[in-house]
Amino acid sequence: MKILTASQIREADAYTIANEPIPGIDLMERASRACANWIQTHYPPGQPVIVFAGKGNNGGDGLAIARILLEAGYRVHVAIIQHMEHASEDHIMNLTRLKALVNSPVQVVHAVNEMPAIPAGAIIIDAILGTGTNRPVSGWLTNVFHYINNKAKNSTIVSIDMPSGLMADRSTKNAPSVHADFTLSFECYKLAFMLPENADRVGTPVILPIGLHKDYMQHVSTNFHFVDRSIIDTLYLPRSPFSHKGTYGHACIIAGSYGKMGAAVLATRSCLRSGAGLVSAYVPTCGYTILQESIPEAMCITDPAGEFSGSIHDLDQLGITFKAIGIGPGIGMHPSTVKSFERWITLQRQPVVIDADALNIIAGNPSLVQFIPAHSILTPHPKEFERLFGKTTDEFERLGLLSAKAVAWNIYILLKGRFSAIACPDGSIFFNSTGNPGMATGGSGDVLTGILTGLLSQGYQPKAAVLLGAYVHGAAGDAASAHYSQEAMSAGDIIGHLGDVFLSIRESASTNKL
Ligand SMILES: NC(=O)C1=CN([C@@H]2O[C@H](COP(=O)(O)OP(=O)(O)OC[C@H]3O[C@@H](n4cnc5c(N)ncnc54)[C@H](O)[C@@H]3O)[C@@H](O)[C@H]2O)[C@@H](O)CC1
Ligand SMILES: Nc1ncnc2c1ncn2[C@@H]1O[C@H](COP(=O)(O)OP(=O)(O)O)[C@@H](O)[C@H]1O
Ligand SMILES: [K+]
Repeated sequence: MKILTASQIREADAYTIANEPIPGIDLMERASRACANWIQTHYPPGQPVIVFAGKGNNGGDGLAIARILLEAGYRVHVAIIQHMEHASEDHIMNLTRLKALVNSPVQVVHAVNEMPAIPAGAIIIDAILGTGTNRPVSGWLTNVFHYINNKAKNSTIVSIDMPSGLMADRSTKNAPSVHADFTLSFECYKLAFMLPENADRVGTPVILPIGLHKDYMQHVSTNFHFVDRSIIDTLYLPRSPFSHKGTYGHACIIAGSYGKMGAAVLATRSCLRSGAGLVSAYVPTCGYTILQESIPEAMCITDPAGEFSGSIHDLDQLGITFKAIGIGPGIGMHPSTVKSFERWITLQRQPVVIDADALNIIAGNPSLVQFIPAHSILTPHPKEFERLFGKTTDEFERLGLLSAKAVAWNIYILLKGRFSAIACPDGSIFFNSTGNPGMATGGSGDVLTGILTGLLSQGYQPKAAVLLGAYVHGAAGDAASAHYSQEAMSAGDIIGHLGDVFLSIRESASTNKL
């Protein structure tokens, strides 16, 4: 699914109005009915509803929602927030329609002391500002937001399209906004929803299709995408009936050190469970028994260094052709490991997966960057990202930096998080849609390294591997949390549920082909 900017959404509205064709007021009615339906599905008519409406089209939505809910038997109070002098045409039209209803109470609020009381258990509809927000909110509107956020303790805030005050494409980190429980947004996710800095403002985003014109949506060009199932199903490569283990490549996981052999076990096991033909774990000698006993399906190559890996650079001397290599989980920062990695990276000619301590080694010696093979995949978490690329003032700036580095180095960078951001060498960024807070537990990232290496090994191109790998990793985490709970699940449980996810992708990919 494409993620559009506020101005592209305005264009999409205008294109739909002109080419469907449909009058703007009817498109607004469609959007408002979608919101009202959602509210009616989730909350019974007994609950009081308070609608805060601005003077633009977002407010127009609010007024239409108020009318639809009133007609459906809800008790609705409407407060129009006088944040500007002139109302939009469709706002005025909807105000007229609302006032035509018997007993429809409409209050105009000019100052915060005129705000209506919010009864406990109310459904608060926030339709003050939407995608038309073009500057950070200041002045008395700040107090209005403060009032709503404070009074809403025992109530539910449902924001329409955007939490009021939030801008779709720019940071509003330091500006006031409504803090929604749910944001009912039209047609597509907004960039602001993807960023952790807005997590407690957006609440749970719900995307409601409102039938914006297909031609516009298909042809509009954007650098931002939300990875949903429709993208994933096109990436999946079914295995050929005549294939053999040689078809799916020999993968190598370079991981582990004394006290961190779990990282090697998790990455190796997830690599095996992601379809590699053969998997070798390259570990220090202290990990030999652990590896062989815990994963009999994997081969084990030991580095003579003992508790750490000091001879990684000699890997090529073994005479094995690895189709894919994943390096980093738990390798530690022992000076001889650092030295050995620094030599190893200069010898690589095909894309590799680089994670964890391997990223920290690069951060400590930025001149290594030039040796990272084109189209390699780097998987930093936010701290590792900061060590590699430095601090940024907000997360929009961080996204810009992420994309610039992926382009400059001709690599894929997966910045981990709720919606992991995958920056591609062509400047595009894909946000992964799967995963849950149960995955915020040690070892989850090691599992991802194994999955990515396994996919590369069996012939997925790096872009397909990173998009599919991130999706599968999160979806297996979701399946694990459904089974064990977010609290009780561990990283190993993600691996345990990879099978369910591959089965389901395989099924929907083959159904789509019928
Ligand atoms: N036909 C359409 O264009 C549709 C529009 N829709 C709704 O229309 C919304 C966009 O409407 P508008 O473009 O009228 O914009 P908004 O309703 O978001 O904002 C209205 C006006 O508020 C003012 N404003 C901006 N930032 C402000 C600030 N910080 N403090 C105070 N005032 C500020 C601006 O003059 C802006 O035009 C969408 O979010 C969506 O809810 C939907 O009904 C779908 C159809
Ligand atoms: N709240 C969350 N929602 C979705 N995914 C998450 C969440 N927290 C963590 N994850 C995922 O779990 C993984 C954690 O990786 P990382 O921080 O490297 O863990 P570790 O170093 O312990 O292996 C990442 O892929 C991340 O996207
Ligand atoms: K809003």
